[in-house]
Amino acid sequence: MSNNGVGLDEVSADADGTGRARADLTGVAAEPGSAKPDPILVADRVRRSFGGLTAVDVEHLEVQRGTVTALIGPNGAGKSTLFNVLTGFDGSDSGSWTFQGGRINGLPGHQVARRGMVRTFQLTKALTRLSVLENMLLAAPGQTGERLLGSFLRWYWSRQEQRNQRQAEELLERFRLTHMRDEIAGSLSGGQRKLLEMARALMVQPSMVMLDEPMAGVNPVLVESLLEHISALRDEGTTILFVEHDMDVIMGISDWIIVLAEGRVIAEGRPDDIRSNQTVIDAYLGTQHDETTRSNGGATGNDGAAQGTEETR
Ligand SMILES: Nc1ncnc2c1ncn2[C@@H]1O[C@H](COP(=O)(O)OP(=O)(O)OP(=O)(O)O)[C@@H](O)[C@H]1O
Repeated sequence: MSNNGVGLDEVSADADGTGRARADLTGVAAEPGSAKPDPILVADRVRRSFGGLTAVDVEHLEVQRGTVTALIGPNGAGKSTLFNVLTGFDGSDSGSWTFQGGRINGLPGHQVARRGMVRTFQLTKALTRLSVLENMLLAAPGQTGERLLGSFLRWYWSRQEQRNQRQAEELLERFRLTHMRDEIAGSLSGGQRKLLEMARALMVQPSMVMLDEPMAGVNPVLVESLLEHISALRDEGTTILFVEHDMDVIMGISDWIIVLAEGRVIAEGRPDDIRSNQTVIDAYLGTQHDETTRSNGGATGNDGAAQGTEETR
């Protein structure tokens, strides 16, 4: 792991007076691949291609523990592919990555989750037919009870089931979904589904949660609620890495932003660094330019550029 001179002493332990270490990114260089004082996730030379297209080509990436870190970039930049690869839901051509110091490349998704790095998923059709509570219980760790034999193990399993049930109820309470507990998940609104997806991920008590477009299709009231949940999780010590397109959300909640374009990390920094980063503006403008060119049948207008600039604000 590289280090650009930022020491652990710059992580302000107990910054909020709660005894929890809160990451202070002061002094971390706003540049691609920059070293963090206490990275929870470190990735090196991660490549994933589809035929002749290189979707991800990340040289070095570190995510600081205890932060809300956004992974942003124009359409097709490789954000979802990188998420899938790092969480073990897609293979890579090459690369290695560690989570909390342990190598996790090559591990399947459920083993990555067991180590404390979980991602949210959109509810599948099958899950939408189950109740909200059943969805929570299915996401619980150690779903092996049926296979266990012997009275001690059966006793142990039933204790575990009670714990899971209690935890599910607590999380539903926290996400204000208790009143929907016995409804089928398919009857939830778009925003409530996002809350349930987040609550399900928390059933394994992860150290890091990865959210893929958590605000997509969510009404403004629930966006506020989701943002509060994300901040609260971070304040409790959970690391959040999220992909999002809404710039107001990104700039408002992120401690750190990593920008991908054409599979590579082209910039990193605090929201203020990214807002004014010419490489980032150019990357968004480039996409806008391509789209404008396509829709105009080749003619490029100034509007596209103006919109592109707007998008980066
Ligand atoms: N399974 C696949 N087969 C072929 N190409 C793929 C596959 N998955 C992704 N790609 C391509 O890889 C590139 C990166 O896609 P990816 O979905 O990771 O980008 P993204 O940044 O998440 O985009 P968006 O913001 O639009 O969701 C795109 O060119 C996409 O078309």
